[in-house]
Amino acid sequence: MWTIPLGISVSSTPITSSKIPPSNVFHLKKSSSFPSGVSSAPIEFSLLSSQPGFCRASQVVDLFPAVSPEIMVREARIEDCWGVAETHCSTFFPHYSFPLDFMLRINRLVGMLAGFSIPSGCKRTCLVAVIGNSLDDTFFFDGKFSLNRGYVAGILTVDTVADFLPRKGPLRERRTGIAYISNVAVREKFRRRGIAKRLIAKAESQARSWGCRAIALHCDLNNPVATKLYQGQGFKCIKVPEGANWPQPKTSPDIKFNFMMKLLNTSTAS
Ligand SMILES: CC(=O)SCCNC(=O)CCNC(=O)[C@H](O)C(C)(C)COP(=O)(O)OP(=O)(O)OC[C@H]1O[C@@H](n2cnc3c(N)ncnc32)[C@H](O)[C@@H]1OP(=O)(O)O
Repeated sequence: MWTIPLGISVSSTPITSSKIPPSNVFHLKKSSSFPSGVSSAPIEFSLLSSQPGFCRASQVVDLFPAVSPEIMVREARIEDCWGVAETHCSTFFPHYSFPLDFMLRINRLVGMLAGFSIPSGCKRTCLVAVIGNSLDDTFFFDGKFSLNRGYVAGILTVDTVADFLPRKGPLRERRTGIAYISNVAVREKFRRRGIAKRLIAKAESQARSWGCRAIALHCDLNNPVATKLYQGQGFKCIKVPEGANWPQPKTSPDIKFNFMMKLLNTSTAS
């Protein structure tokens, strides 16, 4: 049986990529690993914080940059936890049945709420594609929580932790300037609507805002759909040098990965 490691931390680190004043934001962070086929990476949630009163309209607009009238891609918030767990489990563990599927979701949920610290100076965020979450559907309470009636249809994690990138130098330092994508999943009934493309585009702009010059990922060699998706978005397969011991996502040993990378055009940073 697979186990999913969980961890907890609540930090007051401000969201640097958001236009919300840092004092208005705090983070819940978590870490987890995929049991098979997909790379492991933690998820981070941001939550509107304790400033009294309702959000100003300009803050709301910054928080919810509409990608289309129906589908919005944004950073995950606390109220998205269940939707993220559900999307993750229904995508990567579709054959689990009750009670295992339910326990797995609870496990993921607890993991997300728990959080997990990331190395100092690193960034990580979970992006969600939400359907039916227009401003009309979102109610704010005291500027802290929103009642989000949107439906999480897709997820993606992007970070600068570089756990799965080759270390550099004799001191084996973490690589900087390269963002890493993982945990990409779109619910089955919402596939082929461009959701994954939008999540990737948002991850790229997030990476640029972190000052990254490239973005990388591992993709299962036997996942032609995902490979086509990434190639279509400009990712190239990188040949790992013969004999090199590059880190790989911690999954089943049978799974072979393509390491894929894309250079980011930093002049279009947003
Ligand atoms: C780094 C990682 O996380 S790797 C793990 C990737 N995740 C998975 O494999 C989980 C299971 N699969 C999924 O969740 C989805 O099928 C995803 C994430 C791979 C694709 O999500 P979607 O939202 O359906 O992709 P989207 O609609 O944006 O399609 C983008 C491109 O991917 C390719 N693609 C997507 N689905 C298919 C398909 N069924 N057959 C062939 N090509 C496909 C196409 O090139 C498509 O571009 P096009 O529509 O212009 O032809």
